[in-house]
Amino acid sequence: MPISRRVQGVVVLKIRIFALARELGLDSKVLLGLCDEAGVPLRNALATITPEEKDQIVAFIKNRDSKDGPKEKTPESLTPTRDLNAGKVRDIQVLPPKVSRSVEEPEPQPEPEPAAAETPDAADVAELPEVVAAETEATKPSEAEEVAAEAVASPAEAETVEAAPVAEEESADTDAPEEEETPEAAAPVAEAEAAQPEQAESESAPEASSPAAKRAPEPAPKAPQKAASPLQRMKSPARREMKPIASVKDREQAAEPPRGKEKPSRPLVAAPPTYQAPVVKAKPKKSTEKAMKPDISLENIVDRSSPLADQLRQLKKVRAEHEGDTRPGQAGGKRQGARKGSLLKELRESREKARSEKRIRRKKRTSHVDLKTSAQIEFPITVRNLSEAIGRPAKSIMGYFFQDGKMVTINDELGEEDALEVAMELGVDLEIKRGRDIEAELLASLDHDDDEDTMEWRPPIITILGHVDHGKTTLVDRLRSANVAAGEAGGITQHIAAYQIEHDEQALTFVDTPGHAAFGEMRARGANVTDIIVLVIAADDGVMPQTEECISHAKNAGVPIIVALNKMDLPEVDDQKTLQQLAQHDMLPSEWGGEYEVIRTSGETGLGLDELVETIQLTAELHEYRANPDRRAVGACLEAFRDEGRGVIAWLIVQKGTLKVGDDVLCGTTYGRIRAIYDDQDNEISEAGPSRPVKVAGLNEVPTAGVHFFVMEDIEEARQVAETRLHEGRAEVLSTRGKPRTLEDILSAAREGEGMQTLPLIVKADSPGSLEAIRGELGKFEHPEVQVAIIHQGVGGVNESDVYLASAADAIIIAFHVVAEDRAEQLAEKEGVEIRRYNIIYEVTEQIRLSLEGMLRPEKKEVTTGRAIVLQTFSVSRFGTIAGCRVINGTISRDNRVHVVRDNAVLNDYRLSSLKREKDDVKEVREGMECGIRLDGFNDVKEGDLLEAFRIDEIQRTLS
Ligand SMILES: Nc1nc2c(ncn2[C@@H]2O[C@H](COP(=O)(O)OP(=O)(O)OP(=O)(O)O)[C@@H](O)[C@H]2O)c(=O)[nH]1
Repeated sequence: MPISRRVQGVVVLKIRIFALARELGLDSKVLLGLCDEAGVPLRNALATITPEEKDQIVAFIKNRDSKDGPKEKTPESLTPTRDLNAGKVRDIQVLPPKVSRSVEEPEPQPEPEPAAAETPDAADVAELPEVVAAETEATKPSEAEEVAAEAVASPAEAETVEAAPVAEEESADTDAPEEEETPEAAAPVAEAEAAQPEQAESESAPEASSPAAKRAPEPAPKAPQKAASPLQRMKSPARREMKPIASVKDREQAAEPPRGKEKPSRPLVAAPPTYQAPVVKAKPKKSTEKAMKPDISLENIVDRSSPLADQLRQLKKVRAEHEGDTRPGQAGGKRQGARKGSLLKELRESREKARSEKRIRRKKRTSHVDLKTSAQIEFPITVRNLSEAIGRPAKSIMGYFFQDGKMVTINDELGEEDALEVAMELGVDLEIKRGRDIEAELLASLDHDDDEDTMEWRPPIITILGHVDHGKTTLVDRLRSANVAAGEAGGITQHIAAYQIEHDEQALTFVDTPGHAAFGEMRARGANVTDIIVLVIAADDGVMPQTEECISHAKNAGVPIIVALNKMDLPEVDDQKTLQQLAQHDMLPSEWGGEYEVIRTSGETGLGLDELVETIQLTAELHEYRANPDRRAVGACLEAFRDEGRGVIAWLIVQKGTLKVGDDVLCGTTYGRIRAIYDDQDNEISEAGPSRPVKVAGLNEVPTAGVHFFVMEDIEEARQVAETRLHEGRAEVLSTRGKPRTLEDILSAAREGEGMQTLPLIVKADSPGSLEAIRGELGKFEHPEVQVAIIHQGVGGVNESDVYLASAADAIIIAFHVVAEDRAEQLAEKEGVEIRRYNIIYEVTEQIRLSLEGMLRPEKKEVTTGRAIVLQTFSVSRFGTIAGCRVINGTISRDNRVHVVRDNAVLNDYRLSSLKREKDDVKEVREGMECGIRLDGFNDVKEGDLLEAFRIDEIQRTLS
């Protein structure tokens, strides 16, 4: 770097030796030596010299070289390209390893060969003094080797040999005469190549063989063709690049050693390589034809209302939007980019939202949830319904039953008890809500007592019972001043009939039955419409078998009985004999001190009828028969038939309320809207109050005699109930609901009952003696809690009356040495009445004894099964306190109860809510094992408490 010094107002540039050495291509030390020889002694390479001194040194070197002989160089060759005296010394140019292509190349190629790009800069090469290169090669073979090694190591650079001749040839053409004047310049190079064959392909030889190029007077105008860009220069390593100027042919020729001082011919320059553009495979043009689409798309196939169709529509919409934004064009491209970004954003947001929802769901699943402790459920109860109602998994319910050896599926129906039990096991207090039970409501309407304020007097309903032809119908005819009996076929009553009479401005309702069986039938069906029974006994016949049955029915009905001792107009009747017979049947006449009024009557003459009516009225007054007329009517169907002109006619008797035309009526399994109402005289009336017998028209079918009728909310409700009954094959639920029929039913009911329990029996035997023997044996059973009640006994087979009576009285029938009539047997099966047949009295008494013992409530006794000590307690918020125990003796079962013993005092006893081993529910834990026990209703269990498990055994008692 030149520095300046001001001398006498003139700026004198100082030149440093190392800069001059670099400029001359000499080593600084060599130059120092030369400086000494030239008379300019210097200390070191940092020393400076003046331009004059420089000129002196350069002149010395020139003269010295001239003296050396053929290697003398022209002063021009040592002259810097710029005037050093101008005060500015140019740095030695450092060639970049790679040079950009000339702008004058024929055609810019898309991807030029790397070798072409490595073409050395001709201008830089031209600026290099040839002598410097020669000196360098001659004095520093090691550097030449190094450069050669780099050339070999870098094939790309080596290939510059082929590219360089382009500039060389041009230079050679221009400067050919000068080139011939300096042929010796190639000799050292040739020698160097001969000495080091491996460097033959390096740049050194060609560079040395092209001095003309470097001495070109005006190389600059041509240099730009190969000029490297400033950037490339900056990136270039500070390394001297030797310019290749020989082609392969030159090198081949140069391989032959030069001979003597032959005039060198014009340097052979290889023809420039013909650039061959790389074959670029033509990219297949995109077909402009649209792809074939199927004629039928998924959208056309799927159901438009299906979820899949919705998905497809949304997908189509998104695609349409996307395609709309991806149309060609800059604006479209921007829109596409924006839309793409928007879609990505939406996608990210939707994914984040989905993840968030998933987290929330997971959190909900895993977070603590307060389980239900109470729940309600309606019938039908299935495992699934129960699971949903109590908020417990269905598998827990199924698991509970599985432990009991019962396999249930999720759709299986559970009984009420099972549902309550499993719910309790799972810690839920289950309440079973029953849907509207219309039948129960109807039953309640029959039994319901209306408010006293609404109650009004009503006529008594009197039922006439008695043996056939004892004059019942004649009696009623006489009372109502009609002659019904004359109109009956054969004089025998075929149907129940009801009439109302007026006596002393008071109405009386009489029900005439074709026999006591019909009465029993009505009672068996629950239609207990009778207030007072008039037992008609013909004085000339006295008490007959059917009379006895009527007495049993009458007594069992529990209503007042008035005896009409009829046909007293007949001569030679013995009324005392009849009174005595009555007394024998536990019907002691009032005139004998008993409670039964016996009125002597004659249907033929009217004897005693007033007294009979007065007695009935007096009895009615004593019992105060009342009813609420202002309510929907209920009552009983006494009889029904199909009338040719009026259709279905039902003979009804109103018990409560008022029946009106237009009412919607349910009667057994029939229903209908009341079209017309007729009184007992067949007069059409609009309504009928309590105790009034009427005939009605309007029912859809002929109802069964003896069933109840109800006025319903509407015809639809009546229809539904009627059809339900018909579907379930029952005439009327009310008559049989909850009534025990078999002996087991009776015994079970008796065990659950309170106070004295009675076993009702009907005994039919082959003879009065047998009856007496059986009665005597059964009378021996005496116990403060149970007793036998023979509600009817008789000689002969079991008949329908017996079955009806047994049905009405919840009794069983003992048939001793007799059988049941066919119709009775069928009826018994239909009514569910049990008929037990015996041939030995001992068997009868033994059976009755066992039955009575079965009615006794069993004795209950606690039996201790095991004990467990509480080792530790755990409090769980959901369940309460769990006692960690060890069974110290016996076993503890899941169905045990336990006494909690603390400090030798029994606190109380509790059932087990759960019994677990580890985490598993178990049915039993044996001695020495540890378990977890949770007590139902007791959370105050403490460490050290003793849990004494026990079961309750029931011990059957005996009459003795
Ligand atoms: N002498 C006399 N005969 C009577 C009397 N009452 C009824 N009779 C006659 O007894 C017969 C039977 O009379 P009903 O009134 O049909 O007798 P019932 O009990 O109704 O007969 P069923 O309808 O078959 O149960 C008829 O021939 C009557 O004339 C009476 O008080 N005195």
